[in-house]
Amino acid sequence: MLPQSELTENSSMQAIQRVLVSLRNYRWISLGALLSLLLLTVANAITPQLFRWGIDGGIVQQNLQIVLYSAAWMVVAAIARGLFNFGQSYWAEAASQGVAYDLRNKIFSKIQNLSFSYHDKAQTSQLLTRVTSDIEQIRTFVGTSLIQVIGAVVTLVTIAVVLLIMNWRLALITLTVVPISGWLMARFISRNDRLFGQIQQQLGDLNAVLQENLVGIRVVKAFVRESAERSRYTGLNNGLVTANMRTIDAIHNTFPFIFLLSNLVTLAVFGYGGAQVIGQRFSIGELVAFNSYLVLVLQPILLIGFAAPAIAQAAASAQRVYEVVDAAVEIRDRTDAIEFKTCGGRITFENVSFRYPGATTEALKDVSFETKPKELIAVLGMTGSGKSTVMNLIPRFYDVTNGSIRIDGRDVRDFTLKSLRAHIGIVFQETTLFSGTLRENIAYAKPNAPLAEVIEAAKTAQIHDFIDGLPDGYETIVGERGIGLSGGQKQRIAIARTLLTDYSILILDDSTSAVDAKTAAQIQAELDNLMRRKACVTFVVAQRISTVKNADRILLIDKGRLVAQGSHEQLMQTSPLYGAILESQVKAKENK
Ligand SMILES: Nc1ncnc2c1ncn2[C@@H]1O[C@H](COP(=O)(O)OP(=O)(O)OP(=O)(O)O)[C@@H](O)[C@H]1O
Repeated sequence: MLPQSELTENSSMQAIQRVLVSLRNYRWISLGALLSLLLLTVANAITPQLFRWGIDGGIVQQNLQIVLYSAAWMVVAAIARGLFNFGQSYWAEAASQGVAYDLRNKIFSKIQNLSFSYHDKAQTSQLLTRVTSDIEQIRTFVGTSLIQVIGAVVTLVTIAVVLLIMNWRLALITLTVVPISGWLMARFISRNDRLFGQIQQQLGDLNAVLQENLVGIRVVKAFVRESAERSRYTGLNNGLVTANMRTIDAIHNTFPFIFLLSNLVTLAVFGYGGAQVIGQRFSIGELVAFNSYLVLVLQPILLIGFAAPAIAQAAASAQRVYEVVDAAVEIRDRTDAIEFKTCGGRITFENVSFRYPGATTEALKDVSFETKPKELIAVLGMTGSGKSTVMNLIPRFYDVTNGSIRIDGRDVRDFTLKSLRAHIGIVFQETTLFSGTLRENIAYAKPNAPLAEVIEAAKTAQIHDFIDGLPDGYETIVGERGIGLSGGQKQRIAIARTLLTDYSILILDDSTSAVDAKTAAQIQAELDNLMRRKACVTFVVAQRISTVKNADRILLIDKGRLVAQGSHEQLMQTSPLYGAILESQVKAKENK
């Protein structure tokens, strides 16, 4: 097995290679950048020769015409340099925007496709950091560092050849700086690769605290934890600064050596070259040109040096981005998956056991039952008994660990996920609304639904009167998490949102928990009629026995097992647990 550091280095190098391969989509733009770069290098390389010509052929020979000619050509070279420089950075920037655009889209659609189990484990803020900061690092690499490094290498090679032709001894002295700096640079990158990955991780952690605080600011204030939260954030912020300072230290440990080397080489060229001029083996114009080239040798080395941390950082970022892009989608269509078209109403759980990924105990154990067409099934049990888990398995948010779930005799894993989920209307326990109008929220799955349909759904969910009473009615804007609405109002909008879909199996997961008992009973009465008409089977998960009394059948779940099933009356007689739950609820009511 590879040691961890080698593994990281290897995969971050592979990740950066993948970024380079992705430039294929922008090959003409990239070629434009490369061509501009080559022409820029040529214009750079010619300029010192013009100086040499102007000095040796013009100044030394006292020929004003040549001085003027060389000056004119220098102007042309300067204009060309400006143009090619602009072209190079413009095209490189354009390619980098393209790469970032593609990556953002790729990671976003991957996040959409990843299974519940991935999102259970992934920290939202870490994902956010990958989509924003990490992709920005990659973009900067493509737009700036990459072209700098290619430009530097091309310049180095070109200038090295020119120098060797001009004076090979002096050239060899000058070029010693290249391998030494190269070695220093490589050492710098390999030593600090992990540090850059760590910085991005720390940035993610910092964002996690920020995000938690933004979402939970009310809790923070209610528990007077502002200063504790502040010090938690400051602690992580300090950690980030310290890690960043460590990279700056690393840069400072490497770069002074390179500067020292470059100064020594300048001295050597001055001394040795000067002696050669005195000995008349080298003209003064050649020495001036040589000295100008020296800058062109040192500049690329320094550029590579400056680009190195950005490249190491981009490599770490690319690895983090591709980690998400490559994450396995656990729940996916089988190759021969079929469309789920109609529902006959027979849903079968056969010896279903389920363990959440990473959990040590089973959330469901050997659950078996079968529904009949048009049945209204209530699922009841103590908190944490596994009711939501039963519901999560029908739309395949998770796949069973053992046993099988069938709809009309067909395993749910045989259907395409899209068609299966499109036919299941589900109202979650926790309500999430999106930013936009109330109408847009209700018509979330059916954006083109006419207003009359939206109103009908809202009426069934007992929220129409409330919406109608608002100054902007259905066009009222709600915040990203529905700020400005009570928990019960949000739940009712979520119910309306589901009712508007083309569901044939309806799942209401504790969806009226925040609604008062009277309104819940009204919703239930309206729903009863609608459900019988539209749904082939309805599941209602509830804590309150009063809301499940009129169900055709009640499934009683306890510690992951289906312990009893039957009507309210049957269970009252046969199930001690049901009796106990009923008793506790009646008592609770009396105490009120
Ligand atoms: N994403 C998850 N990862 C790991 N374990 C989970 C996950 N979701 C639920 N569990 C565990 O599975 C068990 C059943 O949870 P479930 O949400 O199905 O209970 P529930 O009966 O719906 O509870 P409640 O009435 O409180 O909503 C619990 O012990 C819970 O801790």
